[in-house]
Amino acid sequence: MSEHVALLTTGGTIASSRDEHGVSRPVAGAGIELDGVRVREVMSKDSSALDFTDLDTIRTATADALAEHGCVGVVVLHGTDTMEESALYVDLFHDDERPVVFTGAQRTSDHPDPDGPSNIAAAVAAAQSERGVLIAFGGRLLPARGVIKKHTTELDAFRSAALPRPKPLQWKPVAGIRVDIVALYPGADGVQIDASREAGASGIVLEALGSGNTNAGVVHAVKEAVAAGVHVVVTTRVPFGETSPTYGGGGGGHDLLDAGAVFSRELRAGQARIQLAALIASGTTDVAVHNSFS
Ligand SMILES: NC(=O)C[C@H](N)C(=O)O
Repeated sequence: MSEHVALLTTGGTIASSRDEHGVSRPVAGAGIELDGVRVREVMSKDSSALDFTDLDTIRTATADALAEHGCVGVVVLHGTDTMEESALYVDLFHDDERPVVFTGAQRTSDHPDPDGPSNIAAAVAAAQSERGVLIAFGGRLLPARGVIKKHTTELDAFRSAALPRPKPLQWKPVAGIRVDIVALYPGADGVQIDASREAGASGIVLEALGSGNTNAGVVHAVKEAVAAGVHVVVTTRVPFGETSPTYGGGGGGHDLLDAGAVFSRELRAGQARIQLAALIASGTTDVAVHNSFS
């Protein structure tokens, strides 16, 4: 085939149908046949079951597709639950004029009024005309960096903080690296941070409160983790706005900074985890981690 869009299927609701009990499961192949589109099945998984090995597979498949003669752009069909992770993972290394466009669906392919077909049409059009790594979904075209799934069922499911892209990294696989997310709340202690460190995490992402705050016990655990060589990145459970290390008092963001944590600024926990894992895989220094998030 000469000029074409490569369409990679990975599973998700867009490639799922419901059984007699109404349970949705990905089925092999998405059954898509479109002129000028070359379809390749990469995997068939619900995106909430993807691991770092799968992310490496998806990234390699997009690079291979772009290397094919005549490929003008790539579409990745993907589950919505972790589309923000996979799209950012591809974006971190993307250094190509041609676009990679992720899309998916909120409704299964056998739904009487599915949203998959219109999302695919928008993604294929974007793959023929746009640049960068994007998410085409529910009538929006959003840059991958800064995107979050903001609604469990609405067809217009994503928003993006539209953040500037850092310089692309050299790809190194993240399979085998452990980066955990620890959610914080009033009364949280350091137990999960200690457990994560003991389980061999090279990085921990804190989903902190407000602009990036917690309490003195958590700060103490962070200090110990950093001293043991673990990279700690602070995000927030608040959906929009920047984190900032402005509060003191023993458990504030400023105390987390003093304990050696790095502030993610706009990236939320899911994407901050992916960026931290990619940086760790590339054998980065503390300073590079800091610069990459600031
Ligand atoms: N709408 C979806 O695609 C959700 C599905 N659980 C997935 O992420 O694979």
